[in-house]
Amino acid sequence: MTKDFHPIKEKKHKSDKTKSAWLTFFYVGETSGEFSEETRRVFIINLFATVGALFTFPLGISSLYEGKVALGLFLIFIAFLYLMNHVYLRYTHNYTVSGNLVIYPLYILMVFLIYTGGIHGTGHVWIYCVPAVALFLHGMKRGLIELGVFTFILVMVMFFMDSHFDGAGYHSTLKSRIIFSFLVVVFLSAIYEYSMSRFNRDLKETSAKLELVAYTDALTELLNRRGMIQRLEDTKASSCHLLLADVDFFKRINDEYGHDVGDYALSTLGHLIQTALPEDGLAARWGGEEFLIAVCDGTELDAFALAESIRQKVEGYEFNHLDQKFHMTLSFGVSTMDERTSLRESITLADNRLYNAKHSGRNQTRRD
Ligand SMILES: Nc1nc2c(ncn2[C@@H]2O[C@H](COP(=O)(O)OP(=O)(O)OP(=O)(O)O)[C@@H](O)[C@H]2O)c(=O)[nH]1
Repeated sequence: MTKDFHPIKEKKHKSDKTKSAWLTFFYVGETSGEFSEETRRVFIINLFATVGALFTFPLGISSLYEGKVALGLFLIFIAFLYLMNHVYLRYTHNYTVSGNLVIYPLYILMVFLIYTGGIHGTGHVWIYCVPAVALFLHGMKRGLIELGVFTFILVMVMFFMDSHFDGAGYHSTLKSRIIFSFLVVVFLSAIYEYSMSRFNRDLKETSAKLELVAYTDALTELLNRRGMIQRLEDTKASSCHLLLADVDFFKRINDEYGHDVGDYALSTLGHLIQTALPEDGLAARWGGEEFLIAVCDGTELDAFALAESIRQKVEGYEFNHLDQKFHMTLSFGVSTMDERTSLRESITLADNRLYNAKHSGRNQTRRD
């Protein structure tokens, strides 16, 4: 049988591959995982450095042709520095140092261009790229302080030093217009940076809330099944004991007292379980009236003892809601997840043992 061939799928797969190759370059290897703050910073700093290198290198060569040796060598040096920055980021992911390696050479280059005029007195046209880079790399407070110092240096160089402006035949108003227009760009970039950082903060808060909702059971406030699976999959412990508990004859509670009392019983049960756990224990509502408890490391005997203590605690507890008083019992199946038994296998084992507990008369813990 021949393999199916879908030209559209094939094309999409190809474009995904190309996309991931160039993204890998800019993410400096960080293609997997989520789009974290670190990844975003590494990505953008790398883009800044790449754009910087792509502009400074040809401009450096052209400056050498124009006979501006110092400027040409300076630009080529910065292109080389930005290229090295990519290598540095790739191996360290230290975006703080890397960001400094982008912005400080940029400040120096701009002062140099303002002082010398660059090619044919056009050096000042480049200063407008500084505010966005400074504010992104160093944030509002530090970015604005640096830009204030930078503006002060520009004023000193333009108005109080023997810069190229004086001999270039420009109109006298040009210098003040450059400073004013630069301040306008600083102001606009600051507004943009402020709105972006607020947006990012709100987004982080919302996603933290959504994550909490996605991994929590609303009735008992314990983890839900998805939350428990994620925590167990992420655990660094070499072994975890799973205690699967099921309420005995819970249907009778609903039938006798009503669904609201049944809900109260489940949420109280969640609280009883949670307060009986050791510090690093986890509890989840696994299904309707089923709870899964996980305790990592420790011995199987400790896990069995914990199941028994919870079972006895629930057995001795008097549930009391809307003038209805009643007792409930739990049956437990206990298993261990370790390097020999996967999470899925150990849940099946705990489930089988819970089944054995139910069929041996309920209100008991089984580990076989
Ligand atoms: N009030 C309430 N009842 C629930 C909830 N989720 C599941 N149930 C009830 O839990 C009961 C489970 O019944 P069964 O699976 O027959 O088990 P059981 O009566 O506990 O009997 P055994 O497990 O065999 O001891 C059903 O009546 C479900 O409606 C819930 O969120 N609230």
